[in-house]
Amino acid sequence: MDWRKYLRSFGYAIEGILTASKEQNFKSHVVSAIIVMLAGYLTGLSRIEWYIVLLLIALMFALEMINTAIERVVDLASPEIHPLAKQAKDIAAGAVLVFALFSAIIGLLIFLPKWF
Ligand SMILES: Nc1ncnc2c1ncn2[C@@H]1O[C@H](COP(=O)(O)OP(=O)(O)OP(=O)(O)O)[C@@H](O)[C@H]1O
Repeated sequence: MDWRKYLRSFGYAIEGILTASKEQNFKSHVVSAIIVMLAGYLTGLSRIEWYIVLLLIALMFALEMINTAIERVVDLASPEIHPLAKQAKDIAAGAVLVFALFSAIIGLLIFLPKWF
């Protein structure tokens, strides 16, 4: 096993996270994640509820980063206006929206019964 190669790949992945973290959407997700975790702490979630909340937060960040990567590739491949470039970016953004909506629903199903 080539540990130096793995370490280098790990460094590139960290670089990718740092690059994505400069995006406005990423920053909004950081703020949302902090608010949700604070609410979870104050509400007193069960162990399994924490697993679900943390999984949703991690998936949201991962999906947002994949969306950013797709935007970059589209900009590289098609800097000019093209209907397929539009579709690719809109579909990627739609994927994030679908996940965000379902995460919000799951979040409400976890939190609302504890509040009311
Ligand atoms: N090359 C293109 N051809 C056609 N439509 C495009 C193209 N680039 C962007 N668009 C349209 O403009 C929208 C916004 O694109 P943009 O690249 O600004 O994405 P964004 O979501 O604002 O991301 P960010 O501002 O984080 O880069 C896209 O969803 C798409 O509908």
